[in-house]
Amino acid sequence: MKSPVRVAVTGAAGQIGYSLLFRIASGEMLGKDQPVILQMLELPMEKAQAALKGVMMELEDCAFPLLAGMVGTDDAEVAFKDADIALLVGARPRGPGMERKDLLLENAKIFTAQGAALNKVASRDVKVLVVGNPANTNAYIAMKSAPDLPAKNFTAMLRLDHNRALSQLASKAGVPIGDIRKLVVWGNHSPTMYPDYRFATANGESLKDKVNDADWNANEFIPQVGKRGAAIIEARGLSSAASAANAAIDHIRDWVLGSNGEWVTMGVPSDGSYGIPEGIIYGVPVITEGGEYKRVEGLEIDAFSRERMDRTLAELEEEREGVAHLL
Ligand SMILES: NC(=O)C1=CN([C@@H]2O[C@H](COP(=O)(O)OP(=O)(O)OC[C@H]3O[C@@H](n4cnc5c(N)ncnc54)[C@H](O)[C@@H]3O)[C@@H](O)[C@H]2O)C=CC1
Ligand SMILES: O=C([O-])CC(=O)C(=O)O
Repeated sequence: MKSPVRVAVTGAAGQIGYSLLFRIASGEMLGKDQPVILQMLELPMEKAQAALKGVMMELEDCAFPLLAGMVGTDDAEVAFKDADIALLVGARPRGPGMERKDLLLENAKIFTAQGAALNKVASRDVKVLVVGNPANTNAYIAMKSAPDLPAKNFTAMLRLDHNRALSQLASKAGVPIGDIRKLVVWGNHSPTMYPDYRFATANGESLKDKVNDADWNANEFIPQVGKRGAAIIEARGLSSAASAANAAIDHIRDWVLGSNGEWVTMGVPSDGSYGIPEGIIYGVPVITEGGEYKRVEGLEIDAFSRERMDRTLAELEEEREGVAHLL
């Protein structure tokens, strides 16, 4: 039997938490042979703590053989103690009519405090995934607030965007989702993101050649993927939760267990490649192996793509400026 992995989840009693924790405990994230200890953080408020208690009761009632322990707390240093993986979900979500920028300052404070707590008590190898919006900038804040941890350990979730793009492209091209390779979503998890299918293939066939529809790309595919979060909020009255939890599982599973040579999108601190200034957390194509991600390098960036990539970068730089006084 493997020794248990400590997985911290913040916002554990929220809607994403409710879709996420049970799947982690059942082995869908780290494997059916990997015991886990769930370390769950919620706000120090009676209602949030009571809801967390209820979630923990339900986890208990599932009798998951892989669930080797549980901690529920309102103290980040307890939740992050020796954490191997930290899923930073807890933040205020967007409501109808709100843009991500509206959340920036409100949620920024959470991530300075949680970055500092990770810095103090988490495993030195902790893999951090920020889900709470604005996810890229929150990941940047957490990374800057944790100077003793390697910057590469901090990532933001663009996997939901990647998965959304996969579905849209499969449907347009008339190919099974599982056959699609080499798709990427560049940049910020916001409507400026750039889903890029120029390199995508299905069974070796170029999907750009197969679809051959620049108008669809510019006026349907890119905006639909970018605004999908808002469309879900409009339809549900609540932001995406099950699909977000699913993407978080995909992101961590691939990071830990490998992507078998396939591209996946992760928001990672830039190394300066592709004209993205170092340190900015930007969605890029990566291949994961042995618990590490490696950027796909040397892709050609044409004029259309450059313009899109610069636009989403400009937004990230603006967000970074907006929180500079907190760091
Ligand atoms: N990156 C992505 O693709 C996506 C990101 N999101 C974001 O994920 C976040 C969570 O969404 P939901 O679960 O739907 O929201 P929710 O409101 O249902 O749950 C959030 C939970 O976090 C808790 N919380 C708030 N501040 C906290 C703190 N400082 N420490 C610990 N817990 C805290 C709240 O009490 C609440 O239970 C939001 O910011 C949302 O915008 C949502 C979907 C996709
Ligand atoms: O749009 C939102 O606020 C929630 C989210 O990040 C998404 O669904 O992509």
